[in-house]
Amino acid sequence: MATKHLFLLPGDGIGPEAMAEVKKLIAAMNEKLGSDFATDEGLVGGCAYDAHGAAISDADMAKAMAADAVLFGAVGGPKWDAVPYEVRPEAGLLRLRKDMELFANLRPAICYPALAASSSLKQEVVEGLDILIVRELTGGIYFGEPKQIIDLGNGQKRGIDTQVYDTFEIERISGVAFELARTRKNHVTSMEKRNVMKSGVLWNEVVTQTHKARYSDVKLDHMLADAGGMQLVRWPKQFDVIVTDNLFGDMLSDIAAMLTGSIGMLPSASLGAPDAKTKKRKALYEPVHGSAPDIAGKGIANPIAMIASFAMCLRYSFGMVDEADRLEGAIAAVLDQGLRTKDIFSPGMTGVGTVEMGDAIIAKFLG
Ligand SMILES: NC(=O)C1=CN([C@@H]2O[C@H](COP(=O)(O)OP(=O)(O)OC[C@H]3O[C@@H](n4cnc5c(N)ncnc54)[C@H](O)[C@@H]3O)[C@@H](O)[C@H]2O)C=CC1
Ligand SMILES: CC(C)CC(=O)C(=O)O
Ligand SMILES: [Mg+2]
Repeated sequence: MATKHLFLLPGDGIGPEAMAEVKKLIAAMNEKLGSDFATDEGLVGGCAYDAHGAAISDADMAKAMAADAVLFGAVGGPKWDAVPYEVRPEAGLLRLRKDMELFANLRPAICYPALAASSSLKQEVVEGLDILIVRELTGGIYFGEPKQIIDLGNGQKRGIDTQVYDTFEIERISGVAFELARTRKNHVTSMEKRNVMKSGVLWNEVVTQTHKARYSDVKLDHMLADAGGMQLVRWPKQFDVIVTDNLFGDMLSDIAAMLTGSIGMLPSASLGAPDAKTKKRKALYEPVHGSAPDIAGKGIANPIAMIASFAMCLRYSFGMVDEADRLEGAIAAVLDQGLRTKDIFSPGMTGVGTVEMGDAIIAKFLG
């Protein structure tokens, strides 16, 4: 069995607290299940800026490129509010996504049965929810040029970001969405704003063509992204797979987080294209949440998004489907037992901290 090389980037705020639970899990899998994970660890975000003056060093970037998979915690925080824009903590994550060409960001929003009553939405709206947001991750307004603030010389400034999408980018992300839909309920909803954006017109055209050419067996709907946000909170169970651009995907997945009870529940996988020879994909797994400065250091962060991101790593990078299923099952079982971190707590449940939640999931997973 070949050693599986994981590169860990815990980052800032609650990132290291959540990652500590995954580190325990990896050690337990090596010790108790005979898994062969080798881990190395680097700095990203504000902590990397403090150490090297950059949001990720070239050496750590090279390690991320060489690893079988990267596990990422979270970056950012008020401590770095004043650092230059180019080296702000978030730039480290954006560089990882761009340089590793991780164009496909899979963000599943699943409402565990035990949490159906904890959502801010009515129980019947979220009960049994299982949707997947497929977000384009290396294009759009996050990366388009020009991106600048210019001085207009009349006491005014102009801030510019540019939304850019080429045909191949829309084609490949919609292909991922259609392929995944075939393994689920066979239904894709594409979201853009073709009523006001040229890139939205192209997005709609290319998704339609890709569907017609290769995926006509999959049901396809189109929805304007603002209406999509509304429908996500009105009746989210109408969706199966949502495919959308970088910015809309970022916002819609934060909205979807609340359908599951908390943003502390949402994992994600960021995948590249399969290598032509080895068929291996570059991959990074990270929770959808940020560094949560308001609760960092208190031991109360929910580690489930990070642990579930590792389950996605087992599934997508290593084909360890059985282990991934069992880990997700362990999360559900611990929630069924009534264990709750503060973000998902409700009366009558057992309040626990980050470490207790991690320990309980690991114990359940190991059986
Ligand atoms: N992937 C990443 O590293 C991301 C980083 N950020 C950065 O994180 C920093 C904070 O951003 P915010 O907008 O506050 O978003 P956030 O996701 O960090 O926090 C939003 C709210 O959710 C809560 N929360 C988040 N994760 C939680 C968890 N695991 N358990 C319990 N509660 C949790 C926080 O306490 C906060 O009240 C910023 O610097 C931002 O740029 C934001 C999003 C993603
Ligand atoms: C670069 C990140 C901080 C942007 C974000 O919020 C996300 O990707 O979820
Ligand atoms: Mg976000």
